[in-house]
Amino acid sequence: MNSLRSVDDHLAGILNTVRTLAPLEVELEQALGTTLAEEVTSPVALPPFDNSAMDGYAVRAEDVAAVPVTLPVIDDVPAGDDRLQAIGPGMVMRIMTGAPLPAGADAVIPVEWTDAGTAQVVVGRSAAPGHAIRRAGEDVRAGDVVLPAGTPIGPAQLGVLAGVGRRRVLVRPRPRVVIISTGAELVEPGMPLGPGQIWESNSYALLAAVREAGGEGYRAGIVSDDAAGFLDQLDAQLVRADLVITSGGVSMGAYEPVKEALGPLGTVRFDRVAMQPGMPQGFGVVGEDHIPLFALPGNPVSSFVSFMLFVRPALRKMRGLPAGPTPTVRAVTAAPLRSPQGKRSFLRGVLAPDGTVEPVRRQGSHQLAALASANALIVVPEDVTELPEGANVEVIPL
Ligand SMILES: Nc1nc2c(c(=O)[nH]1)N[C@H]1C(S)=C(S)[C@@H](COP(=O)(O)OP(=O)(O)OC[C@H]3O[C@@H](n4cnc5c(N)ncnc54)[C@H](O)[C@@H]3O)O[C@H]1N2
Ligand code: MOO
Repeated sequence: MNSLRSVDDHLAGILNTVRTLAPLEVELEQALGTTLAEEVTSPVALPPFDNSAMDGYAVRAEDVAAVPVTLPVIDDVPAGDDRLQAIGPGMVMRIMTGAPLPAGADAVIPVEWTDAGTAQVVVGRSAAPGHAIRRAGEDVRAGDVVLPAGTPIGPAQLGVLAGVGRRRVLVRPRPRVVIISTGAELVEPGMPLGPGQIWESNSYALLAAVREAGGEGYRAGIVSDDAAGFLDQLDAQLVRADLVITSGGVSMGAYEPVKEALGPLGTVRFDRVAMQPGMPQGFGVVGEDHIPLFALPGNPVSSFVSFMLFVRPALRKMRGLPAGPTPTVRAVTAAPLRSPQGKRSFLRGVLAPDGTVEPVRRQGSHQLAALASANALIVVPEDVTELPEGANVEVIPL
């Protein structure tokens, strides 16, 4: 019997091996979920010119100091107006939101404070200088950094990239992750089940987890319990993979295709990790490009928990984000817990808004429905075998 490797050692080995993906220039439409690999500055001030914050009338504040007052409307200034307009004393212009402020004006009177006149307007309320005016450079000055390198690009970041005029941007792309399920008993959902068969679920859960973790996932289908067939499929998939995840075929059975196929390569190491679930783990690199490969255990809860603990941090590193152990929050147990000696347990639990966490009743590594009813993993350290109700624990929110 070989000894157990610690969870921390296994993760450290992974993070030492996995490399951050090389930067790539992409169109803005492709940038969601990527990580910025350059510092983005604005070539111009934003707003680029003084403009109106409201639909109304551009005035000189001193002309509307005493109200009501009737003033001539000398022109309209729509948004996008490219004439360099100006008003003199005692005059106003009708102006729209976003339109350039005419020279000479120093305030905008919202249309609601007037009779909305077009040839002349009755202004019923005064405004201080600067009212309803958005000054040039108020958001960003020319040359300002709007996004530092390393920023994850979400909707707001995409907005500001477009807002400073960018079409293309240098990013760390979303890692492409190929998921291969192994097992002669597995059948595609939607197909009829024969004797001894179950529907294949790991690749669906893993694909979703990959997407949530910022990767692009591809299901490569099911490989039966055949090492040669597995290697063929792996070969065919490597061209489109930055990372490969397999599930199943890594424990002690007579048919363990992943272990059988990858063991002899010498670049993938198989360990028994001191955790529950997820004890049997394989990790290493494959192919000419040294693509990282995770050989996760087949039990559905085990593969899912293994993803959270090991694959997610690896994806963060590949994306150019700070990577380390999966973050936890503190909670208080709402029921007593048990955990095996010498293994770190990740019990499925329900974390409540009041900060308590209750383990779900079924904790087997095959009990997928119980996993689906949980929203957190309760972390029980290696040297703890029992915890009473009311104990402080760390949990990984799911
Ligand atoms: N003698 C021993 N037996 C087992 C040990 C051990 O140490 N000694 N470890 C157990 C633990 S812990 C785990 S976890 C599993 C890991 O086994 P494998 O990774 O080899 O996975 P399989 O045997 O292929 O499958 C295990 C289980 O999960 C089901 N499965 C597999 N793939 C899928 C899938 N894609 N979708 C849904 N369900 C799947 C499969 O039918 C099996 O029931 O080994 C224990 N045994
Ligand atoms: O370690 Mo296995 O992952 O418990 O079922």
